[in-house]
Amino acid sequence: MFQDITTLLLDPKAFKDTIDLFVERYRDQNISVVAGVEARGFIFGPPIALAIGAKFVPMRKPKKLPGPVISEEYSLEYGTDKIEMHVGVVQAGERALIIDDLIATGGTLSAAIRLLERVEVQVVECACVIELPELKGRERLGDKALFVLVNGS
Ligand SMILES: O=P(O)(O)OC[C@H]1O[C@H](OP(=O)(O)OP(=O)(O)O)[C@H](O)[C@@H]1O
Ligand SMILES: Nc1ncnc2[nH]cnc12
Repeated sequence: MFQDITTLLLDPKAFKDTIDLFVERYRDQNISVVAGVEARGFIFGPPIALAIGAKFVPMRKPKKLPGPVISEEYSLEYGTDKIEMHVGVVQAGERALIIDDLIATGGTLSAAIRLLERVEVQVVECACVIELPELKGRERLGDKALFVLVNGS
């Protein structure tokens, strides 16, 4: 079944409660970067970043960002895709949270981890609203922890 977070956004209390759960978890962890994965990581990431006093860094699909980028490829069920991040927006040694709406196979989040680690940013954790555990996506995240709110099985 396709898991859709847009209904959550129609309920301001549920949406706020969702953001607050992430904010409570990450507010005192010295995180200076919230990296959001296009497209739906752009919905959850900015309010979390503002609340914890971190910058928001978009991780975009290819050829969307205007400046110089670094990119990482990841595998899909059929073929591959890429995500990109602007060069110079994060510094070595910064601590980052990666946020997306959903983890399925884990390919997208694993590419996001690689992008940040290539520039020596420490990925504290990945966070999603929904996990599809039967796809075992968290096994592709190596030693990185994954925090999720909902089992989407
Ligand atoms: O764990 P994975 O198997 O990598 O899948 C998860 C990703 O797939 C969906 O995005 P999608 O690729 O459909 O892109 P979109 O949000 O731009 O439509 C979802 O929002 C995650 O970003
Ligand atoms: N929103 C979604 N629901 C179910 N499977 C997915 N795989 C990637 N995105 C998905």
